[in-house]
Amino acid sequence: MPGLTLPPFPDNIPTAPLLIIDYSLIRQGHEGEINRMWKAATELGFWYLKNHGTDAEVNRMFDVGAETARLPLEEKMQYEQGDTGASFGYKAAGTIAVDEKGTRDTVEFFNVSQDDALAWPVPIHRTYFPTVNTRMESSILPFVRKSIDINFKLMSVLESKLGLPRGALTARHSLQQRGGSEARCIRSQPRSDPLNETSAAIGAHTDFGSLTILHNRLGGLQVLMPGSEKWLYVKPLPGHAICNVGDTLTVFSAGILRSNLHRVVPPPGDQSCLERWSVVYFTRPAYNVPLKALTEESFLIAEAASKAPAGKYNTGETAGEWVSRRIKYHRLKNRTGPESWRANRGVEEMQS
Ligand SMILES: O=C(O)CCC(=O)C(=O)O
Ligand SMILES: [Fe+2]
Repeated sequence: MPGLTLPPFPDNIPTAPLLIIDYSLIRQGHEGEINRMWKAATELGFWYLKNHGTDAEVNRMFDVGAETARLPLEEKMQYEQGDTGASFGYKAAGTIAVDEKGTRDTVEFFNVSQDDALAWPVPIHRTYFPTVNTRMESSILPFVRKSIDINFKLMSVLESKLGLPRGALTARHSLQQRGGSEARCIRSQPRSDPLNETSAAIGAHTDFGSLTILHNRLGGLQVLMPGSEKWLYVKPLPGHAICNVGDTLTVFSAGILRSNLHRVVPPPGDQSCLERWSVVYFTRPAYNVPLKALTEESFLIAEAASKAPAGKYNTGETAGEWVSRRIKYHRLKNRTGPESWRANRGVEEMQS
């Protein structure tokens, strides 16, 4: 797909009104832009990011994705993530649920751990496909480093707006501690079935970690508009990343930051006959970080927590346990019934 001229996203369907945030202004500490990002992070939880400076790295990641997807399935399966709740490695299509009924997903993806990339060639969590190994230094590591820089910058901005001491969020994502941060390449095969409840390629979910940066070329991503039943497409804009808040920031901030439900359905209009690719970076807290609202470090968060039902934002889990549980109960091999779907849920039930 990279390099191809793509059929346009249809101009006659409603799309989600994501704010466009200029990363170069955020870096300069531009107050107006920081306030716009705060609005996006607290109201919809999704925004476009322009001037992120990672176009070349993202293009190379699309290439790694395509090279890896072309490997024979038997070879890819040697790097499967397994059923214990581990994230890193390969996920074959049809192995996770997209809904409570246990309908199979239709995407394949692989995840490369931030810890493995940064420590390369020493494996911290696991080993990867030859296509990843040969590209680790030239393509994956530069993408990982730039994505970390962006997410840490965005987190430090949010940290300050939340009234947290400097480093309160970023230290919980320390690169020195093991954690679940990862780069992901996703492929969705074209499908002929119409859009309906059961045709999600990736079911409605909130992201498990703190911040996600998403790069895609074709439509298909949809967000559930807050306070409504309406799913709207997020139109991909060339050169713009899509950023979103994940569950762990919602918990740390006692719900001030919004981790919004989203899903992936077949691309709209003429795009539906094409393979769809996404390149994603997930920044997640270190495994050992307790997942609860940071009430002792911010008056704003303490106030938000005091208005919520007692204990709502004290999960009783570490960030590692949270992510692992959610992955484990998404997997159809671990499914016993609708209760497995409920066991894989995150903050979506905590928000209105
Ligand atoms: O492919 C996309 O556009 C979104 C993927 C996504 O939501 C995820 O991997 O968590
Ligand atoms: Fe997601």
